[in-house]
Amino acid sequence: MKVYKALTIAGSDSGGGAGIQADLKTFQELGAFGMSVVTAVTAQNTLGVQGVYPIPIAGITEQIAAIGDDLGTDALKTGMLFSSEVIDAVSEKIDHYGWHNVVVDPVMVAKGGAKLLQDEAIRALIEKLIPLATVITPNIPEAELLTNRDINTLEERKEAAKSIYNMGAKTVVIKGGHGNGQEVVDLFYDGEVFEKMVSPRIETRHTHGTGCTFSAAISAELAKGKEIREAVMTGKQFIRAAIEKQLGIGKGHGPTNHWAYNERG
Ligand SMILES: Nc1ncnc2c1ncn2[C@@H]1O[C@H](COP(=O)(O)OP(=O)(O)OP(=O)(O)O)[C@@H](O)[C@H]1O
Ligand SMILES: Cc1ncc(CO)c(N)n1
Repeated sequence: MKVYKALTIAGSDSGGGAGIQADLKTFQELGAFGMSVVTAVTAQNTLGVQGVYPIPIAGITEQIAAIGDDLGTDALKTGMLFSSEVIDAVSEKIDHYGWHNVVVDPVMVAKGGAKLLQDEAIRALIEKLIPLATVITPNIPEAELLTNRDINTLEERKEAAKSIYNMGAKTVVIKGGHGNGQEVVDLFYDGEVFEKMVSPRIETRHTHGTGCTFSAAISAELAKGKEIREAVMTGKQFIRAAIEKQLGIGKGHGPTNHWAYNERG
């Protein structure tokens, strides 16, 4: 049996809906062997983030080396990286091991407003990590911070996608979960064509970890050798099912349902 390996370099969410926990559940459901590098531990649940405890840089680089020197990986995603020092170290290691199929989810702020990336780290993201990205998946506020401009119209979103593409990412997907209207539009751009990936907006407050799950699904598909566009389409189907059949747990913004895509829950 061919084993497809996928790695997540991200923060831990004790509540299990986002971060490392969401990524590993998604990898498992999509048939990839999941591995993880924890960059920070968060005390977090459906009500918000109560604490952030960054892992020292050596602890992060040793975890990456443990994987790079032994198992290797077919794809990886990055999530919460927290500081420019972590971004520098992670980018250097990705380069060192020559890892391909890199999905960058430029996590900046949790839905409740807690900071998951320090302001000054945006520069490191642009200079070090984005040039290594096969796919980058900013939401609209993240795309605004990366490009330093407001995004209100589709035209402005296209301009932002071009500008992020010009920072060195091979493919840009600007997610539309934060918009409003009947439809959710994710804008896909590969340097040649723009494609609007449209799905009905599901009315729910249970959207904790949607971005993590979406980028993890793309990574699992890339690990299995799927083309980028196809991987993104599957990511969208995976997150749609997970939101539609949300679990209804927790007192606040609940997690999505990682079993739903395979119709197991
Ligand atoms: N209400 C919704 N209905 C349908 N699809 C949604 C909804 N909200 C988000 N999505 C989809 O989920 C994916 C993630 O988008 P979103 O913009 O929510 O990411 P995010 O803000 O990075 O998430 P988070 O930071 O909470 O993990 C996208 O593919 C988006 O289309
Ligand atoms: C650990 C972690 N990573 C990412 C997000 C963004 O949803 C979150 N809330 N927590």
